[in-house]
Amino acid sequence: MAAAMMSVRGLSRDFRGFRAVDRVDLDIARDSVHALVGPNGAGKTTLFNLLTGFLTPTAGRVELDGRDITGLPPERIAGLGVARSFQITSLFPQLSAVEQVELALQGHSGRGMAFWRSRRTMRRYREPAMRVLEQVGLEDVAAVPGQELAYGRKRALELALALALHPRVLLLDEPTAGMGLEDIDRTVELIERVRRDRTVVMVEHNMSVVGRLADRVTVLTAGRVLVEGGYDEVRADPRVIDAYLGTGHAAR
Ligand SMILES: Nc1ncnc2c1ncn2[C@@H]1O[C@H](COP(=O)(O)OP(=O)(O)OP(=O)(O)O)[C@@H](O)[C@H]1O
Repeated sequence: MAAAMMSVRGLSRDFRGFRAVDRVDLDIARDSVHALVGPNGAGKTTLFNLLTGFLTPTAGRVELDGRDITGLPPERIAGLGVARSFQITSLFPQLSAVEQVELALQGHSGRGMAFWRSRRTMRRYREPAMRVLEQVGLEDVAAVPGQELAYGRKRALELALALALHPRVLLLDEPTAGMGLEDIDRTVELIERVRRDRTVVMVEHNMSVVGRLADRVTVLTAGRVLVEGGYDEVRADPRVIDAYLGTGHAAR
């Protein structure tokens, strides 16, 4: 396998004696879409938080492009090119879509989120912000306040805010959660578009979305890697079927 963009060895995280992530080994290939799936409570979100520095591991190691990033704070990991989409449009609901992207760009430029910057300074970010909005198909609603956008478009704006950081690795937490079929299709197309020259890691419950997008799928159960492989291979694996049905045969 080509050198991994992110790799994880023996990664564990305990919460007061409860092991939520248990000695996980994982290689995320460069420029791939890698899906993390598994039943509720499997440890997917905890693993995401470990990859992005929002949690520190109890044991193990995380590497980004060969560099040890274990224990670095989230802003340092973000600065190294790992961006995560958050539901953050609600932070500044009254700001327009383009203003929100301008703020994200400004934050990334090292000037901090200085809201008092003059309009002239902010104008410098207008064009690049519009280009980011075009990437996610929101250019027609650039002037609309975030709070007035429809649900699917709010989620697209969240993606735009992550893309403004020009990440090498984009982490998406349930990108199609709560969406109807039309928005799901639009989101899948969007991820297809933004994945070019970029590594994408996503937690996703919708298996048809995983099948359409993922090059590689890791199935977690009870904090451990149960199976890893291509989508068809993983889907047909009896251990995965057992894990989802909860029959417990996988353990035997
Ligand atoms: N801060 C915490 N303190 C205590 N236990 C936690 C904490 N965060 C997660 N856990 C536990 O760790 C386990 C894994 O949780 P996690 O949220 O990572 O699972 P998940 O696979 O993302 O689940 P879901 O699909 O429901 O989001 C769960 O049993 C959860 O209760």
